[in-house]
Amino acid sequence: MKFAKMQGAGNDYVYVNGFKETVEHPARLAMEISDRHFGIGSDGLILILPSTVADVKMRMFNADGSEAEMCGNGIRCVAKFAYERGLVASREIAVETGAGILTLQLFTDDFNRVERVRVNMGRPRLTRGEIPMTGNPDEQVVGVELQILDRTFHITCASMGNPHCVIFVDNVAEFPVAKYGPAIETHPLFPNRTNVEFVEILSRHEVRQRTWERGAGETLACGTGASAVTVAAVLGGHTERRILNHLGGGDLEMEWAENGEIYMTGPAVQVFEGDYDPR
Ligand SMILES: N[C@H](CCC[C@H](N)C(=O)O)C(=O)O
Repeated sequence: MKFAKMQGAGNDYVYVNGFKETVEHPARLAMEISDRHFGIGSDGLILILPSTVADVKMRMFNADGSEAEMCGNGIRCVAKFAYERGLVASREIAVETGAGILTLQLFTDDFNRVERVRVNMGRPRLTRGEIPMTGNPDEQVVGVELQILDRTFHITCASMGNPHCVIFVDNVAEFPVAKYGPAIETHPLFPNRTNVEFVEILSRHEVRQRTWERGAGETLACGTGASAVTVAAVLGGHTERRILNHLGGGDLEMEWAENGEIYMTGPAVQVFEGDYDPR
């Protein structure tokens, strides 16, 4: 099976061209190839597939084999993959995802290679866990107090098609993400589990984020997470609507525009291509 290894701000996935390859058991393959010793090594698997409603369709599987509705760093690399392999011809494309059809703008270098991508991530779904609040998209998110292990956390839940809960902390570099992340990921409030973002406010225009991802553990970056962080930071009065988010593997430019849509701009990099023999 041919694959491309790509990363967006250090969030790395194995990408397979579903126009040419058939993957019978993607969940099992995701677990196999994500292993950083016995496999290729990645945060998961992303399939680029034909679509009847958009230019291409994306399916994303975490390292534990669970399928997610959307992947922000992944969709930027899907755009690069599709453009550079001629699956799409335009620098403005639409991608079918589990979170809906999203539109992307591709920015290329002098050799027509995609370097950065701007994604309209859509509108946040403001919820408490998986329980939609009133369904009123303009409803202010009231943070939820959760007792986790030995601490009480004030969390803000904002879904981007996939579930996120955002927690503001004083010193994110020192925060014990591996202790509290899994306990929140599997909290009963989240029947489908959740991604967890720990965020330090650096100024009204900058934040620093670490992420415990559902199905993958701590990753170097999370694009849907950065979108949820932008919503929580604005609603909490911590930042302006345009912020620079510093993540472990790189920076993402975020904006929760006045029209309610969230825009994320960031890098898309191909690391290598290869052949893999599924077990
Ligand atoms: N672990 C996530 C999917 C990957 C999201 C992340 N890598 C991103 O860039 O948005 C979930 O289960 O919802």
